[in-house]
Amino acid sequence: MKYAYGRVPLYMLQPKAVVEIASQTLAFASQALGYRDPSVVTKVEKERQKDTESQLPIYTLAEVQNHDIMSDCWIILYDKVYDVTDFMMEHPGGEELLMEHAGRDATLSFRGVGHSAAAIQSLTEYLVGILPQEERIFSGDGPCQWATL
Ligand code: HEM
Repeated sequence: MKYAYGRVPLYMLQPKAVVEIASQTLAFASQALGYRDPSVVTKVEKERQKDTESQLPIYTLAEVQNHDIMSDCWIILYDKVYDVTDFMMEHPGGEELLMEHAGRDATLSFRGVGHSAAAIQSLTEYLVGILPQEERIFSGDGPCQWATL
């Protein structure tokens, strides 16, 4: 970010310059806090490809990685993408465990804990998408099948 008025005291600036500084600061802060312009998201979402079989929106591993903070947390389980942001504080295993896997694949940990059938069923509430075919490892022809886990 460029501070054009960096060395000039605030009281000496024209109101226009003060407004410019304020808007620069606001833009920087919102970027740092991970705010994304909803109109941009909507446009991208409209163009997003859907999986032909499940009709779920396709998200790549790289895209899921962007959702790795408490207020925007996605995890991957069995090649599907889950937005667990709203579930974070309700998770019986604690929010730290979900945050440890934020933006990443949590399948082995999820399975290792031995979640109940009810927990597995509740996943559908948080489902937002699926990995592209070439990044899937559990479904289809991927190297890991349920039976080998
Ligand atoms: C969307 C994903 C998840 C959902 C919906 C979920 C749901 C649940 C539910 C309902 C329970 C209560 C016990 C049961 O019914 O099995 C539970 C417990 C637990 N979960 Fe998860 N979980 C998720 C992800 C994870 C992940 C990624 C981990 C990582 C290790 C994890 C670790 C645990 C642990 C350790 C417990 C046991 C807590 C205890 O009994 O004290 N969970 N989870």
